[in-house]
Amino acid sequence: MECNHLEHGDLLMSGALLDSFVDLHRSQLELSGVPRVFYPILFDKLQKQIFDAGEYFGIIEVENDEGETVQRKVRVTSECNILKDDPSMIFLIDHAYTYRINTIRNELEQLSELVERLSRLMFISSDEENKINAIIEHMWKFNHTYTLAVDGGDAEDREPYWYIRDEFGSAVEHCDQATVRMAPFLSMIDGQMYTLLWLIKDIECNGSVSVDYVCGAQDELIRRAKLVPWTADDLSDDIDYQQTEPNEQYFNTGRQSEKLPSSETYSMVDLTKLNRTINVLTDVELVRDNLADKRFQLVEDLSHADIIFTRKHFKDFKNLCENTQQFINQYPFENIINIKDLLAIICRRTSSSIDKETLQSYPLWLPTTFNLTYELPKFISYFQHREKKNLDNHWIVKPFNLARSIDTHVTKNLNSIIRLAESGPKIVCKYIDKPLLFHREESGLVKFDIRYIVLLRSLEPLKVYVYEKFWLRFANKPYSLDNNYDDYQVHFTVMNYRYAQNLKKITCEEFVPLFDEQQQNLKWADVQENIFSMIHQVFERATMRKPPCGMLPCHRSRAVYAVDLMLGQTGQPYLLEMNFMPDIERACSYYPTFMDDIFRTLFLDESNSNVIDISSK
Ligand SMILES: Nc1ncnc2c1ncn2[C@@H]1O[C@H](COP(=O)(O)OP(=O)(O)OP(=O)(O)O)[C@@H](O)[C@H]1O
Repeated sequence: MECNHLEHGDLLMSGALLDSFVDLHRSQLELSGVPRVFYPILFDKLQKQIFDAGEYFGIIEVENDEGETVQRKVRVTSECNILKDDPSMIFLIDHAYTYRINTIRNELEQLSELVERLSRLMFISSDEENKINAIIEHMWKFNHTYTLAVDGGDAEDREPYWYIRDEFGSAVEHCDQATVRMAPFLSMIDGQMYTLLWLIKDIECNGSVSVDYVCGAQDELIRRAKLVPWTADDLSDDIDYQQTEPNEQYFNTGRQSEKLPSSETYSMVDLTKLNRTINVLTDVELVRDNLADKRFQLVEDLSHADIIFTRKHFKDFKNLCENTQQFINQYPFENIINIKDLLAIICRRTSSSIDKETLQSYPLWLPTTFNLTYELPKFISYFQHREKKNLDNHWIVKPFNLARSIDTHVTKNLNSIIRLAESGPKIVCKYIDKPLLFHREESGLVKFDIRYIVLLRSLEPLKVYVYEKFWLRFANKPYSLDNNYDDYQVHFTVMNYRYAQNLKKITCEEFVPLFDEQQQNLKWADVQENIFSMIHQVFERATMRKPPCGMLPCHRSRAVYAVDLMLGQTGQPYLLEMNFMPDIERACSYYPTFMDDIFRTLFLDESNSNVIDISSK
């Protein structure tokens, strides 16, 4: 029998229309690797909304002994072989559901028909008590992700979308030697997302339609790790979870390198000996408005500046040190403390191994952290070892360098951790499952985090100070691990962007007596000592290796960082992150001398009662 696959391809469309379709979608088509031969039919099918996969393929259902469907597969049902060179062998697949991780529960609670559909699609048995929980657990075997590139707009717009293909698309099984490829596609014709499926091999009648679920992963071990959501493979015997420090190249990846002075012989400058007012050039409004000490004055011209205090990342330390007498509010290679994955690496220096018996990692103050791009097999092995020892396995998955808790998720589902890495580079940190809680009058015992402003005057010798006043951020709802992990107001303490109406504001002066009263076995003064010792250790470790693996002790650098931390039930501090150019608006409004205190400490080396020297902690 002769098969005519070109029946949609009357191809009478004007070449010009096709050209503009291809122009509009070129980057998507090329990035997904859709062969050109399919472009005309794809255009035709999108325009006419032709969903004709059913003419060539059929779904077969696999049942268990109880007659329940436990798997679906797709087979070729047309009477003749279908050929990869046939230009019509590209198909549109609809999406059953598109969502963001943090809104899925609320949405499903409103959409009972969708819950039923997804339950059938994911083989969730009819007697499963809470179908929404089951969907949220099982969806990691079915969902896929994309992020829309947005210019401007809110940072929250960068939160990725996840979607579940329709019954047909979801039934295509995995195979290392796949016969088709699939990719998401945003059609500009109607603004809709589709999945495209196209042949990469000829398939005979009854042949299997299969796709590589981890397409793009070449390395055998990485493939094995990424396939765990579907294979439930145990890596714990084969993969050593001990972490080793990556090489220099890792530290250089994805960063613009700074230009450094060629030797340390550039001139030292002492601003206290200038015998004139010190000129400050700044693009930071708060510095302009709050620097009141008359020994400093603002200037607009770079050539007149003694101090450059800028929000922008500064790169040319060579010129600064060799050709000027100026200071800058940044250190070369400070990205190693400001980017979350690098911070974890440098903090592990001197205490790199995980105890085999207890699985405790060191230093104690760093939540165990793995990079999900480079250390996925190690992480899976570690997770599985913890599981076997019945140790707590709650984790928090975070993007390396987005703030405001965007695309950050708390989970104990290994599959979700593995798959979350697909929506952008991420680390996974051990979730502090037993945090110290604060009694918030109107809500009960809530989680909180603490922010200290750290002033780094010099790395060699280490001269580091902490602003005596610190800042607190509280969760809105009482803490519980039985709660849904997607309840932001329970597990997160960053409330000034979302749910801000409940924001708890309390100064450190009010907090300390309340802390001592609430924590019978702890004293704030002792806890604070441990925090200072932790901060001190971070800087020690940050200079143990030379750039690009360490910060450079530049004499013309001074810096202000914000250290975010939490406390465990025992009072143990845990480092969360260190920010460059932190938001100091609250500091300036609560403490009018804040900006002067900072400038005096950093640039005049004056001791100051609002600033604590932790150089020798
Ligand atoms: N290991 C952890 N255990 C428990 N909770 C955590 C952990 N890490 C982060 N969190 C919670 O998530 C919040 C955000 O984490 P983190 O500060 O690392 O991310 P961010 O998005 O960079 O936030 P920020 O707005 O502070 O820049 C913390 O304030 C804390 O409430």
